[in-house]
Amino acid sequence: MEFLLDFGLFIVVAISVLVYLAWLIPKGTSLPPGPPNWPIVGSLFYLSKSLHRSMEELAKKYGPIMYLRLGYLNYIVISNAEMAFTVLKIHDADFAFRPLSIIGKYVGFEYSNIIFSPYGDKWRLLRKICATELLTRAKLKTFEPTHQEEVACMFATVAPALAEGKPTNMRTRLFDTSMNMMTRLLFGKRYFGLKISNKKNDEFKDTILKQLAIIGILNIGDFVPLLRPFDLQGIIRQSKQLRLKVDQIFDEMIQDRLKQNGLNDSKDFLGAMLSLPKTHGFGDRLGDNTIKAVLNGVMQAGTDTIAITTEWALAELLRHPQFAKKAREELDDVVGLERVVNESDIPQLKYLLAIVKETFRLHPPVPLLLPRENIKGCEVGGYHIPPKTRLYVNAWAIHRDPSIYENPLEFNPERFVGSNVDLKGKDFELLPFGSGRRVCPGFPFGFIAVQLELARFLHGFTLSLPKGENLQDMDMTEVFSITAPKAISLHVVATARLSLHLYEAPQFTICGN
Ligand code: HEM
Repeated sequence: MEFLLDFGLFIVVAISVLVYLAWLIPKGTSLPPGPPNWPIVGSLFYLSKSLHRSMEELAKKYGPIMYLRLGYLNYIVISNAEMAFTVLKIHDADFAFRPLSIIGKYVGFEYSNIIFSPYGDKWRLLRKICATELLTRAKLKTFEPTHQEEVACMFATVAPALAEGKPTNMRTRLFDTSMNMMTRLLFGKRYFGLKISNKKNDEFKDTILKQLAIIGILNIGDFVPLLRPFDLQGIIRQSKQLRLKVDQIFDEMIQDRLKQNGLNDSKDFLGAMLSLPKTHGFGDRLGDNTIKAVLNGVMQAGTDTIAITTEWALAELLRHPQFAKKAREELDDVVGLERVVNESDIPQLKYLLAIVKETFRLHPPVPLLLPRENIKGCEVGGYHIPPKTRLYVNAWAIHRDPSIYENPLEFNPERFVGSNVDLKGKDFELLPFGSGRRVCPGFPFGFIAVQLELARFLHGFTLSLPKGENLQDMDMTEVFSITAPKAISLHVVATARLSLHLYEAPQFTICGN
């Protein structure tokens, strides 16, 4: 009897949930086409872990603007350049919001992090701080020697393996280099590399990596709010733990800086933020939570994107030595063999530029850009888009569109030789940095970093695979977790092309070797 009562109650609750969800599904509107929509889960079963690939497949059937329902959330997915222009240019202001999320709440310091911040005054202020204190042309120019020093440090760490003919794990080297570049830009200090690695620094790196992993997970609690309290994937628990760690790491940095320098040191970004005048209604200075959120957000956004792209470029060039050969010829022509490549050489390296564009095309590090949201309903491409619809722009699919790119699955930098298509977000067939109001503000930094690292490697080394591995079997698949790194990290054996003294870091101690 008791069992029957429980069962009856279960049926009543289940029916109520279904009716509630059916009521939430927009009616009487012309939504874009999309896959079937099942009760509670919506179209969830049509998606795989490789969200970008499954959305690309679905778009082949349902078209360049596609509607998906996941739980109680509406999504549209854009999969060609024309529709990307429509949403990111014509409807830029409509879709300038970011959806609220658990990770944005906790590790985004209640959405104070630029990446997660809703469109509005706070976001405008955060972008302004970045534009005036972090990523100005003048600051990046001053940062040039530091940038070069870091790449030289990477060389110095590869050098011992080079002498012994041992394979080097490029993922680790590139990631540590990106981390150091970002930490030097933000805090004027390097944290990663041989001998300077310690438990605390490793925890810092681990915290950034864990945040990146968790940002990419589709949270069932976001789709079905009734399930949120159960935290089935442990996302709330992990986000809270990460927030504690992030708080601890950045609190310590802020306190150390305040003790050392007072508020007037503005050499690096932390110093600049601590010294910002009493404007913007933030009291004596910017609140600690805002500072921590900005620092954490820039670390999240700037670190693995650069490393992922350089790793993909090196992997493709190993598989296509004819393009590597051409790039080296250009480098030898422009730079010679008596010195290393510097940032000032980059504008002359046109073939290298074509390789970098082709890498961003075939392996966009953020394949779906970052999700956006509209607050008010709008019409896009003749369809009604309800308010609070989440937007994914599938750069991955756009970059592989056969109507734009011949043999789109082939890595072929020649397609960009002499091409004016750029990456700043005005050419909608190539969008690795996004476009519109929420375009990546780190573009100048990220773009030059990838070019410089790649140029140094091509110029400095001949690369081959470790013994026993062959190019035909090389795994070129990616894993998706907001960013899309190579699934298996690249290990290479490097052989020197230049005199050995050029592989020593200029100030050896700074590398912590
Ligand atoms: C290869 C390097 C990089 C790539 C491919 C990349 C890509 C992206 C993409 C696709 C977005 C989302 C744009 C959109 O929603 O339309 C983004 C946002 C962002 N990126 Fe980057 N990024 C890179 C490097 C950097 C660097 C070095 C920094 C900082 C120094 C940075 C800071 C940011 C920030 C703060 C946002 C959020 C902007 C906002 O929401 O207003 N990124 N990035």
